[in-house]
Amino acid sequence: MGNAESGPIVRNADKRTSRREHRAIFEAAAQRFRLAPFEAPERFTAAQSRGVRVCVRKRPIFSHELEQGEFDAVTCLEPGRIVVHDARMHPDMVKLFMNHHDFGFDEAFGEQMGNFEVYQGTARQIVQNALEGKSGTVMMYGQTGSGKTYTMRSIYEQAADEIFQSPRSVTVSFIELFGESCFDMLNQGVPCQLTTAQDGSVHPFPCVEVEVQTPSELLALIDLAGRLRATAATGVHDQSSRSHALCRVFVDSDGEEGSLTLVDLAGSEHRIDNAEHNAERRKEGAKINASLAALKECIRARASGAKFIAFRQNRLTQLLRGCFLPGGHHETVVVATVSPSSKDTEHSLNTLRHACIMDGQGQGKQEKGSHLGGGAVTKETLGEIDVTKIARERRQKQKEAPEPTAEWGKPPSKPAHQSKESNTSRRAALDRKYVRLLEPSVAQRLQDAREAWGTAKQRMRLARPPAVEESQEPEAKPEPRAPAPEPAAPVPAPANAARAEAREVIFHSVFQQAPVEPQDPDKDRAIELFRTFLSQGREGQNWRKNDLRLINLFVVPWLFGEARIDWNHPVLALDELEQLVKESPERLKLLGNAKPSAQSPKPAPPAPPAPAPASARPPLPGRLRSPETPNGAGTSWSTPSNDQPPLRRAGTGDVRRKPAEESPTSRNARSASPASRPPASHSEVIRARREAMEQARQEALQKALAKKAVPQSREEEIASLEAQILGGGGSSYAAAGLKRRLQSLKATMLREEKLAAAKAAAGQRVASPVPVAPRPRSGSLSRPSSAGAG
Ligand SMILES: Nc1ncnc2c1ncn2[C@@H]1O[C@H](COP(=O)(O)OP(=O)(O)OP(=O)(O)O)[C@@H](O)[C@H]1O
Repeated sequence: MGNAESGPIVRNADKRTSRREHRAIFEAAAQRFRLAPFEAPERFTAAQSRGVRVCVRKRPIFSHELEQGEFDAVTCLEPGRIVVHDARMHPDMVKLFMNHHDFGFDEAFGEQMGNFEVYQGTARQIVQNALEGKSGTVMMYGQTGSGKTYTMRSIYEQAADEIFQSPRSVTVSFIELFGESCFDMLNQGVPCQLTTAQDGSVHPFPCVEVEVQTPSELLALIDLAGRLRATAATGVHDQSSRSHALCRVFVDSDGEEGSLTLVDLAGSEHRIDNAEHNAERRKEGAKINASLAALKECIRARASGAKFIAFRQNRLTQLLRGCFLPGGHHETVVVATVSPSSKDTEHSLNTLRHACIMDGQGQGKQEKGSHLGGGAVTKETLGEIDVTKIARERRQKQKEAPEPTAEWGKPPSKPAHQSKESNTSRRAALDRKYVRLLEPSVAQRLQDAREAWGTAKQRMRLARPPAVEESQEPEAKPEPRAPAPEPAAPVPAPANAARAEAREVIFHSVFQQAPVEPQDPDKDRAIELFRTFLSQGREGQNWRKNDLRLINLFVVPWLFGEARIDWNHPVLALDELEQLVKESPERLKLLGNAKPSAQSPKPAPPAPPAPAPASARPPLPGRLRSPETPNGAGTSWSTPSNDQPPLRRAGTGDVRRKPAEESPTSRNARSASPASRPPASHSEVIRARREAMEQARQEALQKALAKKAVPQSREEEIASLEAQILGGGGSSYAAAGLKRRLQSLKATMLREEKLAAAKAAAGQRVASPVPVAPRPRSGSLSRPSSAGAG
């Protein structure tokens, strides 16, 4: 294969090189097509029922790409037609031809189309739906460097303007998915957990969600989060997004919550582009591609009307579950971005083929071979090149070229992008820098949200009833592919009030005092697990994260109010649970009222004991508590109203003020004296957890070391090893290990003996460090022949 870089004409050049070498011929063919396009192949028409709108956008070709010898290999023709001109050379390296790949989508935006047109044709409908209390998703998909972030940025701006055309209650959260981890970008990029709600949807919880009042506030927070996003220099461009960014905007409209999810996916990668990447970048790339594959598969399954959609296989698909639900309650638009550069032809084809799959246009595989199919291909032959002439020119060029200077001995220079560092390690500093630039009122709201342990709205979402209720109330849905209607004033639907009421009931049952909803198997299971814990202790069973998560979600809030256990770390969680039970045994009486659904068939839940007024409750055990108000009353954990003071995590306060006397390792000390406990921010709690884990690790290590340090002389060890070898038993591997250890001990002894003898011979009196006892000789193990020298 030839070199992909430009240089003298070579035989057996790769595709990219031959495209550059014969650029004039290929470019002329593409130009001819633009002037007189072939007739469009039969378009895919059954678009109405698929529920996913797929649009494409081509970015302009950059001048540096033209200077490098590339040409524009993509043509957008309305309506929704996009053609990729794949310039090829026959294997005989003489004949040239061009495959014109013709694709049809809902919209195809060429380079001449501005951000306004793109917004109108893609996101506007979804934004309108959100304003009417529905939910929708816009996602950017495509090769790295093809314009996803550029397009998404313009959508943020235009959506912000549209949302605030009339005054509304709007909140925003911004998370990043990096591999399998989720990070809260409005909270310095700290990790956050994903929690499954009652209706099966998955939400980050607790997660910073900030109220915004103007478009500029919304954009400022999105900007802050975007700056912290994991970017790295790649082979394609310097600030490539290495993570998926999910911006969620929640809009209140007449008691119904609409949501708008804007997803800027990480760029898909090609082997050629990551050829110079280090191991870390390649691993990132593999994870990115895996999550994109999972996403495509789910969208394809939805588009093809599959009954089962495997959305649990990846964090990304879990978070975007709404997009795959049948029934059209959640509208989704995918914008596939493509680069026009001839060097990216394979990438662009790949993106468009995958977009076809997402659009439900067939199953993807070509009839012959394992490559993805999609699009209609028209082959155009472009004649033959004059090999003799080219060879002559090449020789001439080589003659004229200056002698290459000797570069021997110099290490090959590192690709520029490898020396650039990822920004993930600098997040806290970046956050401090950019928070300072925010308006004081927004900064204050952000700070308050960071100190709260989730919001009442987030708890409401987690307690949202399953979709059965929705299916009983079929709503008139707009046609998925209909042009964007004029914004209509939202009419409060009578169903909304009923739904809100149902949510309220469930919210109280989960987060306030009611013991269980009899029909919920999760709650039953949580209570059952907790009973096992009480009766058999931590050894009662092998505790899995999910068991502890259920206890954390259903039992702990009910019995212990504001306390939470760290279910992500089972050992810590069990410690915390033990502590909670030990400190408040009287609260376990409430458990007597809870009956599993099998025993209490109908929703006549036993009247839960009225919760004691917050001020009368005993102080909460555990490290997570509500902050004490000056008069001693704790803030209610489960207050759903927004008028209430923000819900706070245990002992949270102003994170910027870290009291000097606080010891970071004082988790236990804190729980021992809650009143004197200083405020702790989210990051401090995480740090304290890490320290507790580290301490536990150290203790375990000390224990293990103490066990190992059994005093045993070398002779005793040799005797014991010989006895074990003679005794047989154990595997052959174990026996080989014993023999090796025995040989090494004997060899050491021999060395020491020789040394002592040599010193004695030299007339020195050397006290042997280890008293040398007569060595027991084993019949089975012969000594090395040199042993006789001792
Ligand atoms: N339609 C467009 N018009 C003008 N410039 C564009 C357009 N699309 C993208 N660009 C420019 O191309 C470059 C790469 O775009 P962008 O960062 O949006 O790519 P990306 O697909 O998000 O890449 P990655 O996935 O690696 O983050 C940027 O400099 C951007 O300004």
